[in-house]
Amino acid sequence: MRDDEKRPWTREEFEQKLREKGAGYHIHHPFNVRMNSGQLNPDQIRGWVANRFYYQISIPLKDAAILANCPDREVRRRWIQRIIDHDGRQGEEGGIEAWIRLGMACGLSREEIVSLKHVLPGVRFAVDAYVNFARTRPWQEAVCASLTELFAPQIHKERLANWPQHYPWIDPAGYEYFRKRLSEARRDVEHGLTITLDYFKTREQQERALEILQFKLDILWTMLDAIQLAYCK
Ligand SMILES: O=C(O)c1cc(C(=O)O)c2c(n1)C(=O)C(=O)c1cc(C(=O)O)[nH]c1-2
Repeated sequence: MRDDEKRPWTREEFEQKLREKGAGYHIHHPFNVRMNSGQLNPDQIRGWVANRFYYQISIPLKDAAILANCPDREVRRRWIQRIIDHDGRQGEEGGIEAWIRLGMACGLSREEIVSLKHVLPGVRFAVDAYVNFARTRPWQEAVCASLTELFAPQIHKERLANWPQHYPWIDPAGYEYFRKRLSEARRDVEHGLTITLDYFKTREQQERALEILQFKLDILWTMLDAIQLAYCK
């Protein structure tokens, strides 16, 4: 191998490599493409929302695992906001409640959503793999895995732009979750990106970071594979 092949990427090059991973984001999954172009029926939309709820309730467990593994007080002070964003607190509903309201706006009942009875085995396995990764790997690796959020604002934006016209039967009050995530994801990803660019220094480590991001992309992709198989006959 030539020497320059082993040279660490500069911060800018490394960030660019991470961003290029967006080509494999679930925004390009056939199920998401159908969902976003108005081709799904109400049962299919409800199936997606009910299954994604399992991801929503697992994100704070994942973030709590990062906190539990992180000895850096300054990082914890910022990271803890993610748990509050999803769990909410007195007077602020939080993302999990907003997701339940999205489900209700789509015609699911609260009981049906929180019972997890629609959650498919493939979705459960994929989401659990993310939580287990955060529990067992160094906290900086779990931070790196969260960087799919680099690509999330675009997917939320597309839903806000397209769903009201494609799915007039959904109560628009349900879209608050997507609106909230636009700003939260931008703030989160800035912090996660700084930690990742600081921690993965050698070329080998940087390549490992790309593999971690791919692992997370695969989790999101696999969830939609399972959902598509179950709801698109
Ligand atoms: O709707 C989506 O497509 C989507 C994707 C992702 C993501 O890329 O992981 C997240 C979210 N939404 C999201 O709402 C969210 O709160 C979130 C947290 C995280 C994370 O890894 O910590 N990803 C995502």
